[in-house]
Amino acid sequence: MLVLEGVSRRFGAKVAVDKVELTVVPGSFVGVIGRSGAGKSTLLRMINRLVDPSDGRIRCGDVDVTGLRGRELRDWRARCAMIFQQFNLVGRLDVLTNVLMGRLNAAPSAKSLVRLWGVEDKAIALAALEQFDIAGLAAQRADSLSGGQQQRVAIARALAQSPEIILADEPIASLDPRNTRIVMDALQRINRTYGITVICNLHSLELARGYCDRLVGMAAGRVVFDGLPESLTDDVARELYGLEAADVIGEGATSPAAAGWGARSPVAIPA
Ligand SMILES: Nc1ncnc2c1ncn2[C@@H]1O[C@H](COP(=O)(O)OP(=O)(O)OP(=O)(O)O)[C@@H](O)[C@H]1O
Repeated sequence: MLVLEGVSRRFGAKVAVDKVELTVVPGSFVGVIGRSGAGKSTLLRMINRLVDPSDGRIRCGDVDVTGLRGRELRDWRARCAMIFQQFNLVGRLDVLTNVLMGRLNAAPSAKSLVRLWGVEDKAIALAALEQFDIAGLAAQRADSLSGGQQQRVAIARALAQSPEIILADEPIASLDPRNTRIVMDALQRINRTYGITVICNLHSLELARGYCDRLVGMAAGRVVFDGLPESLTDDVARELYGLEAADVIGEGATSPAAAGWGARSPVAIPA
């Protein structure tokens, strides 16, 4: 269980995240939503400790994530893989090597430095690529791929890491609608097949409602909604997004409930 207790982050006078309390059940698919600047990225980055909290505590099981240093911090980062909007692949390296980067923490450092990857590591990396129908691209340079393909490589790299949690920070923000579906389907498959917890920042409410089993709405650094997708009414969304509401509600879009997506496991809604 991942637990955030009174977690805040300030940048100078700016409070980006303000006393967030959050408990994430293993295996859930949590969508973090809210308008631009609400604090979503900062929240995810604190979980992975790319950003340190100014106050509060992050725990996972009996590990105090907030206090980790050195090797223990690297181990934690291996347990919670991060996926970024801009993919963060090494463009001049081939796809397979990029995915093998996900195995760095598992490989002895001398071997990984000279890229003497073991047969088992390669098998894991190839299997991860196969999961997303891109094993045929293994030998291509990462920067020769389309955005959708690159994001699938990034997800394969995360999967090769054998994480417990995947933190996806606006993973589809730079993708077209077709690739958006492919990437969201990939995250959903990982979640359902391996029980890996996914915490995903999303701008589109339609996607958040469609794919997530719990939504956490942020405004001005605070959690202002926490519950099942179906309990986030358009009225609540309008409050959450203000002037951006019309852009994110996705009027006319297929109802996720009608399409049979989302809402797999009930999540307690804190008061
Ligand atoms: N490194 C930083 N230095 C100063 N201010 C920052 C920094 N990172 C974030 N902020 C500020 O903190 C607030 C929250 O930013 P954050 O990126 O977490 O929001 P967000 O909800 O992810 O927004 P977006 O959807 O636009 O990415 C914003 O006002 C932002 O300008």
